[in-house]
Amino acid sequence: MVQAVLAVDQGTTNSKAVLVAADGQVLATGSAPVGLSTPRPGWVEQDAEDLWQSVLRAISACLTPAAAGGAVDIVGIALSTQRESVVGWDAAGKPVGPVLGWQDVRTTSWCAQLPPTVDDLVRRRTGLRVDAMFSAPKMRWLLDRSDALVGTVDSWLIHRLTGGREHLTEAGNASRTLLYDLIALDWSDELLDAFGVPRGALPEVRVSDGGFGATSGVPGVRDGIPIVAVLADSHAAMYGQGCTRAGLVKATYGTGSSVMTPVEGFVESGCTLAWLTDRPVYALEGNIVSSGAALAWTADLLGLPDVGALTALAATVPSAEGVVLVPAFAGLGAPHWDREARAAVSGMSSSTTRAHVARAAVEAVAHQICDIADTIPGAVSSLRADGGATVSELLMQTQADLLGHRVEAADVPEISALGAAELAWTTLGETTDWAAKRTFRTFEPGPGAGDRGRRRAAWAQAVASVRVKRASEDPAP
Ligand SMILES: O=P(O)(O)OC[C@H](O)CO
Repeated sequence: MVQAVLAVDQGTTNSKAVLVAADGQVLATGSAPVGLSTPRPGWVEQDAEDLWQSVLRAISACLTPAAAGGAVDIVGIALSTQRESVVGWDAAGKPVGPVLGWQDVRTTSWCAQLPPTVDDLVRRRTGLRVDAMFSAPKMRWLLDRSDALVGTVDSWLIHRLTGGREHLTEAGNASRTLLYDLIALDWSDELLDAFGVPRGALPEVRVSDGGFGATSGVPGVRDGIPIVAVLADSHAAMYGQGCTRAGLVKATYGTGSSVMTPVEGFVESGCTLAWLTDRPVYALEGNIVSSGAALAWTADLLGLPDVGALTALAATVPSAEGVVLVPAFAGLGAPHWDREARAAVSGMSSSTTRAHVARAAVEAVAHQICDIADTIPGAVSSLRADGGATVSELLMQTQADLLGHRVEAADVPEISALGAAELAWTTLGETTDWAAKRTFRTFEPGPGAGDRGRRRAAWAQAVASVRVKRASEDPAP
C-alpha cells in the first residue's frame, strides 16, 4: 500500500485536497468551490459551514478509488490555508457569524480611529501595519457581537478535523493577525489589549510542524490520523517553491497576490513569519489586494465567460495602446496602502478596443508585482511564480518584460498544498527538497521589455491619479 500525506489547501475561492507520496508525487487531487458574498460595499463574507463542507467535498473527490488509483495509506494530514480571514464559533463548535474574509474592509474606519501609538506598536511587534485586511480588527468586530472563540481558517479547520477537540493555530497564520509578537513568538499582551481581544478567545499557537491533534469523525477518513504540518497558503507556496533563502523571490497570483522573499531576521516593516520549525524563518512580503479578482472583474465587464477568454482576447493585440487599468476596487495594497483609492481605466482613445482593455488588465497584474519587487532590497535575479493565473503565457511574458528579469512559473497547480505536504513529509522523517526536481516554464525579458521604462512610468502616473493619500505618506510595504 502506498503511503501518502493528505494535503488540504483551503483558499478564498475553492478548497483542494491532494494525496502526496513521500517523493512528492501527486497521487490524486480533488477540489470544490466555496461561496463568497459581498452584502455591502467593502464587506466580504464566507459561510464557515460552507467552507468546511467544501473541504469535505474536496477530500471526498480526492479519495475516490478512481482518483487515488488504488489503496493508499494516509499517514498524515497537512494544511495550507487562506490567511487573515476570521471565524468565530461557540463552545459547541457552531459558527457565531459570517467568516470575515481577508478582503473585508468593514473595519477601516474603526482602524482609522486607533491612536498612532497602536500602529507603532503593531510595527515593532508584528512587522505589519494596522489595516482592515488583517485579523485583529475582524476579531474585534465578531467579539463585539458575540461571546465567541475566534481563529483564522487554519484554526477552524483544525477544530473541525479533530471533531471539535482542538483550538490551535499555526505560528505563520498567527503572524497575520496583528496580535502575534514575532520576536517573543507568542500572543502580545499589549496588542491583545490594544485590539480588545482576550487571550482566552484565541487558539494556542503551535510551531508549523508541531502537531495539531488527530482526525476524528471526518467522513471518509479514518480517526487518529495526525495533523502533522500547517502553513499559511502564501507561505506554503514559498516553501513549495524552494524559496528558503534570501535573494529568492516568489509571487503567488491568486485573488490577490503575495510577493515574498526570505530575510535573515525580523524587520519592522513588511515582515511576516513564513514558518516556525526549529527556528523562525522571516520573510518580507507585499500584498496586492486585487490581481486575479481584477482579471475576473474585467472579464465580466467585457462579457467574457472567464479569465482564460480575457487573456486570449488580450493576446490578440500587441499592446494596450496606452490604456492603463488600476484595479484599486478596494483601495491599493502594498506598497501604497491607500484604502481610499478607487479603480480607474485611463489612456483610452476612440481607437481603444475591448482587447486593449483586456490587455491593460493583464498588465495591471504584472505592474503591481513590479511595484513590490522594486522595493525589495538587494538584487532580484528571478521571480518564481505560482497560482492560477500563471497558466497565462501572456501574463508570464508580460511579467518578465515589465520586471526586466527571468520569471520561472511552477508547473504544478497545487504548489501551496505541495508545500504543506513537503513540510509534513519532512516532519515524518523523509528527505524532500522537491523544488530541486521540479520543472519550470521559464520566461526571459523579450522584445516587449524595450519600452519597459515608458510603460512603468505610465503606470506610476495612473496609480498617482487614483491615490487619495499623498505618496510621501507611504509606509514601507
Ligand atoms: O485564497 P488565496 O489563495 O487567494 O489566498 C488568500 C491569502 O492568503 C490572503 O492573504
